[in-house]
Amino acid sequence: MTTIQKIKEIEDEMAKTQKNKATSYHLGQLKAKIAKLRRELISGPSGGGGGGAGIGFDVARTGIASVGFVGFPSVGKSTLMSKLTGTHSEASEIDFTTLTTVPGTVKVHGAPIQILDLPGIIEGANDGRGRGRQVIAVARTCHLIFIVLDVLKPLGDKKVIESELEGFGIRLNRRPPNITVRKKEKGGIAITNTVPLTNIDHDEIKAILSEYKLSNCDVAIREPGANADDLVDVIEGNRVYIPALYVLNKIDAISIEELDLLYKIPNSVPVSSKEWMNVDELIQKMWETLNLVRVYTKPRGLAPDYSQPVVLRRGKCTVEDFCSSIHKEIAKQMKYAIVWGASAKHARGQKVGLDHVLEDEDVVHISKK
Ligand SMILES: Nc1nc2c(ncn2[C@@H]2O[C@H](COP(=O)(O)OP(=O)(O)OP(=O)(O)O)[C@@H](O)[C@H]2O)c(=O)[nH]1
Ligand SMILES: [K+]
Ligand SMILES: [Mg+2]
Repeated sequence: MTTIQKIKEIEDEMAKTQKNKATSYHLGQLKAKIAKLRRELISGPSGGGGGGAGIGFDVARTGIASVGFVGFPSVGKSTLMSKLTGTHSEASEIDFTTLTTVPGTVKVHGAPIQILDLPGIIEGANDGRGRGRQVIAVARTCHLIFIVLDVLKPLGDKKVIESELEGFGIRLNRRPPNITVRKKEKGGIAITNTVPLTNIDHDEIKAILSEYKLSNCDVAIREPGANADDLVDVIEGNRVYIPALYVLNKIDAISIEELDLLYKIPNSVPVSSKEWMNVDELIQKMWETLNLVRVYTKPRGLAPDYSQPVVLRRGKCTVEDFCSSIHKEIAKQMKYAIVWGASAKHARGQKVGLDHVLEDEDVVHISKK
């Protein structure tokens, strides 16, 4: 039996099993078994080793962040990418027009952002159908995923794409669950929770731990509504948490009334790539979701240079990161920095060191030794 068939068999068994007190141990075991099989798929020969992308599909990363386009064939990914970036990516009414990753760049508020147009995927993509696994492996390495949907059939497609990405260890618009599993030498299993356990019980937790041969460990659950999948995610550990925007394309083909309904999909932006409708809102949402930090340099005795921000990513935006992104020697030469803006304590500027965390639109002067 292939891995896919094994997964299918367990999924069928789970679908037949009613969830209740008597079955929760068994269901926990099955969940963990599926996760272990899926791991084989992710790290398998054409899966590209979890983080990396399939051969021929990854491209050199440029810019401060990359955005990957994922969607069914012919939803308009290449049309959108070409118009956004000015880089030509072949578009046509024929499915699977795009055969590999096509990179382009769009500059937003002075920040170069890499856009990756990808081949279309279909149901079963992460099981190796078509080039799906290579496509999803590239998506795994992006800072933001655009799930591009055709407005004429958005909901069904949305579900399929989400489950393909989920199956490959990608978690969309979520943060890692607040659960810790600490292994120890002896003492058996101790479960503590700071929130009520509404979607998982002790039997299920024990079944999952046993499936992973974790017989001595402390489990602490602090995530409201945590379930078996969350626990499995924490134990597996190779999950990636990526924001996603749902791009509802081809709105030129529907009525205003139909459009009103579509706005109810969270994190969605309706656009027409072909007619360039509402693409500005998409760019703005992209910018907000990427959550980048622009820092302006102020040379001694001169006004800040607002034309060329140094762009950093949230979580990697200390004064030291700022220095390194200009030149690797600068941090060593720095005596102190003066910061103006949201991260500074006072309006007249604050003297700070290398570990100071900067905010969007701060102004920084580096004083050298
Ligand atoms: N009406 C309408 N048609 C569009 C729009 N965007 C793209 N199309 C058309 O949809 C078809 C598919 O566009 P592509 O850009 O090739 O789609 P794709 O998602 O890149 O397709 P694959 O690379 O094959 O996966 C083309 O005929 C486009 O002209 C749009 O906003 N409105
Ligand atoms: K196409
Ligand atoms: Mg295309």
